[in-house]
Amino acid sequence: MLRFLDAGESHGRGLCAVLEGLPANFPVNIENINKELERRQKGYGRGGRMKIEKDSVEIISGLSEGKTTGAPMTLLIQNRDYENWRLKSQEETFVSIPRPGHADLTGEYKYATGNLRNSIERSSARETAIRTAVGAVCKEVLKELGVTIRSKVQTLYGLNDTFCDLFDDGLYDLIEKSPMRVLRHQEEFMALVDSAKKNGDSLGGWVYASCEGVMKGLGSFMHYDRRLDGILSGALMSIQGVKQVSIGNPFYIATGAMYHDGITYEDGKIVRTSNHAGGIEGGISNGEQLEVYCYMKPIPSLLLKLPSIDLKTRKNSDSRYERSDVTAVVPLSIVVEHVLAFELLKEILNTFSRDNKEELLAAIEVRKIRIGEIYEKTTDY
Ligand SMILES: Cc1cc2nc3c(=O)[nH]c(=O)nc-3n(C[C@H](O)[C@H](O)[C@H](O)COP(=O)(O)O)c2cc1C
Ligand SMILES: C=C(O[C@@H]1CC(C(=O)O)=C[C@@H](OP(=O)(O)O)[C@H]1O)C(=O)O
Repeated sequence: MLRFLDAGESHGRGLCAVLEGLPANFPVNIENINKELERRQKGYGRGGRMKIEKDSVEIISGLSEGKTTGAPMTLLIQNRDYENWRLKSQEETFVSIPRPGHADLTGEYKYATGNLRNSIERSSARETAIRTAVGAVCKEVLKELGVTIRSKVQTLYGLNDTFCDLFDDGLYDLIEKSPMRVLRHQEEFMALVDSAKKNGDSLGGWVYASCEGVMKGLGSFMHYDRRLDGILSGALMSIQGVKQVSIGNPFYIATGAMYHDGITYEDGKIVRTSNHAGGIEGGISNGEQLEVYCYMKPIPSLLLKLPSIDLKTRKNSDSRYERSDVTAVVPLSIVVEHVLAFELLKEILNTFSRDNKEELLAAIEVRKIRIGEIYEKTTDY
C-alpha cells in the first residue's frame, strides 16, 4: 500500500516525508519535482514569505541511479525563513489572540501548550510544500503509466456566476460568460487582489483540476471507504482552507436527462456522450477525464479587525494580524494536482498491486485487453 507521513513546522528547520510503497524501476527526475515546487510558490496574491523561500527537495533514500528501488523514499525541504526565526525570543513568537478561521483556537483547545504559536506552526499550509514534493514523485510514476494532471483557477472569491480559467502560467481564457459578472483578463484578477489587499481583506475562490488517462475500474462500491469519490474528496478537503469539493462541475444544475452521460457504441468501443459525472460512477473510475473542483475559504489572516479574545488577559480583543497571503487560489490549484497524484497512484496500486514497473504495466495491460474483449464479445449488453 502506498502511504506517507510528513513532519515539520512552518518556521522550523524544514519539512520531511517518508513515502512508502512505490514500485521499483520508475525513473524520478528531481528537477521535475523542483519545477513543481516552484509552480506552487507562484501566484498573484502571495505574501512576503514566498520572497524568502526557494523550495527545492533533497531525496535521501529510496532512489538508485535515478530510479525507485521499492525502498521507502525520504524527502527533505529546508525552510529558509528558519534563519530569521531561530533567534527569536519566546516573547517575540508568543501568541494569545486567536485568528478567526485559522487553527489557533481549536489547536489550543486540543493541545493546550499555552502558546498559540505551536498550533500555527504545524497547521500552516507550509506543509503543502512537502505534500507537493510527495505528489510530484507520484506524478513521475503516473507519467510512465500515461496519467497526466492539470489545474487552473476557476474563479476568485467564490462567486458561482463567474467562470474563468486562470492558469498558473498566466494564461487566462474565458470559458463561459455570466450576465452577472465576467472576469475577462488577468489584470482583473490582479485588480481584485490589489483591492482586497488595500482594504486589509482577503479572498477565496474555486480551483479546477483534471486527470487524463485514468484507467477504468479504480475504487470500489464494495465498501464505503473504498469509493474513489470519497477517497479523493476526503484528501482534497484535508488541504488547508478547502471547504468544498465536487467531482464534476458543481455549478451545473440540471435535470437527470440533461445531466447523465449517455453510453453508446462507436466502432465497437463504448463511448460516453458527455462527462458531467466527472469520471466516477458508483465510486469507480469510468475512464473519462477525472474532473474535480475545490473551494477555498478566504485567507483567515486579515488586517481588518474581527472580534476575538486574548487568552492571557481573558478579555475580548480585536483579532491580530500576521504576515499573510491575500489569496492562495493559484498555489492551491498546484497543491490539488499533487494531492490527486498521490491518491490516484495509491488507488492504481491498490487495484493492480505490483512491486515493479514491468509487472505493474503488464497488469494494467491485462485489464485493458480484458475490457476490450468484453466489448467485442458482449453485443447483448
Ligand atoms: C497554499 C496555501 C497558502 C496559505 N496561506 C495562508 C496565509 O498566508 N495566511 C493564512 O492565514 N492562511 C493561509 N492559508 C490558509 C490556512 O492555512 C487555512 O485557512 C487554515 O489552515 C485553516 O484551514 P481549515 O479550517 O480548512 O483547516 C493558506 C492555505 C494554502 C493552501
Ligand atoms: C509558507 C507557506 O505558506 C504560508 C501558509 C500560511 C498559513 O497560515 O497557512 C501562512 C504564511 O506563512 P508566514 O506566516 O510564514 O508568512 C504563508 O506564507 C508556503 O506555502 O510555503
